[in-house]
Amino acid sequence: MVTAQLHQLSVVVASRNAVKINAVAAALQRALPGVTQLAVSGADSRSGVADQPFGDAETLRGACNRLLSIQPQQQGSLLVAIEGGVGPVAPLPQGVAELLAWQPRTPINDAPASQAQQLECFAWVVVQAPSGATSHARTASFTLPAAVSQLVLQGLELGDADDAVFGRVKSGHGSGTVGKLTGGLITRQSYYEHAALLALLPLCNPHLYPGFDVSS
Ligand SMILES: O=P(O)(O)OP(=O)(O)OP(=O)(O)OC[C@H]1O[C@@H](n2cnc3c(O)ncnc32)[C@H](O)[C@@H]1O
Repeated sequence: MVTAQLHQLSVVVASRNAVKINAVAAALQRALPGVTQLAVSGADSRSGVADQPFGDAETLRGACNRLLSIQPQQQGSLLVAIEGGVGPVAPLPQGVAELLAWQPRTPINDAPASQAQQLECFAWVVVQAPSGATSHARTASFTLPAAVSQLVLQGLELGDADDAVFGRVKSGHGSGTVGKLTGGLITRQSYYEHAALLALLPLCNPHLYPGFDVSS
């Protein structure tokens, strides 16, 4: 990776959630170690989508809307938005599914057939350079436990479903669902950090991604 000759960088994250702000700051510190004056702050933003986005399209739109909502006040800064989402677990291809005896429609407790699906968790990260050039990347995804999926399908946000199932408070501001399930090996912050770093790749390789040179 070739890093830009950057020493000073102002970054605004479209959220007040410390998990998101810290994930972006950690990704920048690793991706651009030459930046000695790094200012990362959070800003109020509006996603313009449901509090719990469902599917890639709505989740990515939420991240883009958050970024657009802070854009007018933050000229000259690098902008980053993260939106957490859930969606149906991708079905295995025909043929393979039978070989693995996979049961895609295993009902979650007594959920109606239309809701008999397992959900996965993921997030989208969108970055915009001061020039206006944008980049986006998705986190990895993981299957939610059936008990959590069921509550989300009933209308709860993932954070609230997680709190109810695991007996926690504001888990979305702590280690998150991924932190609980991995026993702290991957926290919500480190989970977002990887995707943030991937979304920042154009900034680290501006000679390969026109429009991302923020060193001048
Ligand atoms: O302050 P903002 O930026 O809105 O932060 P948020 O955590 O509410 O942000 P999202 O809109 O990105 O997340 C949508 C919902 O999913 C929840 N969520 C997403 N990932 C989570 C995780 O790993 N653990 C717990 N809750 C999570 C989150 O708490 C929200 O209820």
